[in-house]
Amino acid sequence: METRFLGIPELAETPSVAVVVDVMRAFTVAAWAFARGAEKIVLAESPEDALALKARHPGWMALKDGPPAPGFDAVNSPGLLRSADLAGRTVVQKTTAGTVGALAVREASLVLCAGFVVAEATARVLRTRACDRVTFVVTGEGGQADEDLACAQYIALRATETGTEAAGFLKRAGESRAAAELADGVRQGVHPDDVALCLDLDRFPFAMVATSEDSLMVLRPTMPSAGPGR
Ligand SMILES: O=C(O)[C@H](CS(=O)(=O)O)OP(=O)(O)O
Ligand SMILES: [Mg+2]
Repeated sequence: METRFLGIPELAETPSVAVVVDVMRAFTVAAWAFARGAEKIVLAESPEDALALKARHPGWMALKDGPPAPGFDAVNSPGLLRSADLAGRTVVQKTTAGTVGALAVREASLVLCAGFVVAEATARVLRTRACDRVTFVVTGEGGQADEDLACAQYIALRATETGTEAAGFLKRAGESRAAAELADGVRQGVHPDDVALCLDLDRFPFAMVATSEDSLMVLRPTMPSAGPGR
C-alpha cells in the first residue's frame, strides 16, 4: 500500500482513498455519537450552516467545538457526549480541523474518518478493500499535529503489517500539544476524561465512512467485513 500523509493545506488534488484523522477530538466524538445511538452525522461547512441544517430538519441536533454556544446542543467532547442518549438522532457536526479535513476530500471515492478508537476497524476496511494508494489527512496544526500523524501512521502499518505495537504511537499522541491543551484547560468544552477517551485504542468495532447524500457529506458507522486479519 502506497501511503501519503498530508495536511489539509497540502491537498492539491482529490485522492482516491482518504483516511481523515482527527484524534482530538472530532472523530473520537463522532465514534461516541454512534456508540450512543446516532444514526448519522452531517459534516457542516460552518457554524451557520450547522444551525441552518438543524432549523430545516426538526429532530436534528447540532454540535460544535469550543464552549457551549446558543443554538448548539452539544460540544466536541467525548467525555461530555458519552452519557448522551442519541438513539436515532442525526447530529450536525462542525469543528476546527476534523470536519474541515473531511470536507476537503469529499470527492474521493472512499473517505474514512478515524481516530485511535476506530483504528483497527479502519485498517481492516483498507485491507479488505485492498486499497493500494491511500492518502492520510493529518487534520490538526496544518498537518503537524502529532496525535493525528501518530494515529495515521499506526493505521497505515496495521493495514499492511502484522504485529504492529500501538504503545509508541499512543505515547506520542498522549504527549502532543493537543493533549496538553486539553489537560491544561486551554481548549474549551472539555471533560477531564477527554484525553484518555481519545487514546482508548479500538474502543469501537466499527469504521466510519463519509459519503455524499443529497449534497451533504454524511458520516455513518460501518462494520468491516471479515477479510484478512492481522
Ligand atoms: O475540539 C477540538 O478539540 C478541536 C478544536 S480546538 O483545537 O480546540 O479549537 O477541534 P477538532 O476539529 O476536533 O480538532
Ligand atoms: Mg484535532
